[in-house]
Amino acid sequence: MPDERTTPRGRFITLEGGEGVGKSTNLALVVDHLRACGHEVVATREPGGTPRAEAMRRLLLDPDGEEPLDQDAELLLVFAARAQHLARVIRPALARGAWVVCDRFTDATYAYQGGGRGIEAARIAELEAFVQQGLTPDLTLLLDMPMAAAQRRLEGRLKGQGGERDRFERERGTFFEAVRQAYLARAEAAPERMVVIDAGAGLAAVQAELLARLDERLEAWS
Ligand SMILES: Nc1ncnc2c1ncn2[C@@H]1O[C@H](COP(=O)(O)OP(=O)(O)OP(=O)(O)O)[C@@H](O)[C@H]1O
Ligand SMILES: Cc1cn([C@H]2C[C@H](O)[C@@H](COP(=O)(O)O)O2)c(=O)[nH]c1=O
Repeated sequence: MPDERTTPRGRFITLEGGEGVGKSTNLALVVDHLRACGHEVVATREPGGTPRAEAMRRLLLDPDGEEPLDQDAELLLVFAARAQHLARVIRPALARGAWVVCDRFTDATYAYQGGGRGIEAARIAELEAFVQQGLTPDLTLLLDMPMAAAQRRLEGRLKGQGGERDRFERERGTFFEAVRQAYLARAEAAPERMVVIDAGAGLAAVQAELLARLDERLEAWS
């Protein structure tokens, strides 16, 4: 294992936003762009990213049957999956100098479990400190658009896949609006790290803006 004190670590970039805003679509673009710049890139996602963390993802996303998932259990599962992901994938990649691009990370916890479920931010912050030990993304690209339009996109994708809605996708509009507002509040509080992208435009325009903002950051880091 490389020595974290002497090896320059790679960069950690996250994509965030509500359901259907285009995170998966744009993650591929970011990864291709960074690879074209010559970086080793690890593309991953949360919850998940390792076999055990993916098993925890299934527990989180499986629709509630006879036994609804308690919201504190949900929060702890999110952080259990994150601890596994950090230990097995994210920290080793960063330590060897690779760049990590992750579809969702802890901002999602503040947005979904904090904004959506109403869990106090201070409680989330305690778990964040315990699990992450100070590791936070270098850059977060927040894809933002009105909730109703994102829901229409999501419906289009679900129809195409013949897919059922997962446990979060079954939530009500008020939940998603609270998630969106919590994301925007976090972006306002951390403007250096979080860049808000207007995800409501056509794909070409969204991708042009995203690459322009990413290139600004790459320039600043070089
Ligand atoms: N800018 C855009 N304009 C129109 N359609 C788009 C745009 N970006 C993505 N889409 C389409 O919207 C749907 C949702 O996109 P995508 O799956 O990338 O979103 P997501 O944020 O990853 O969703 P989820 O939160 O459910 O994982 C897909 O069918 C995708 O092709
Ligand atoms: C990291 C994280 C995720 N979630 C929720 C948000 C989404 O509904 C699902 C993940 O599925 P997607 O394919 O990325 O849309 O998990 C959460 O509630 N809290 C978190 O910290």
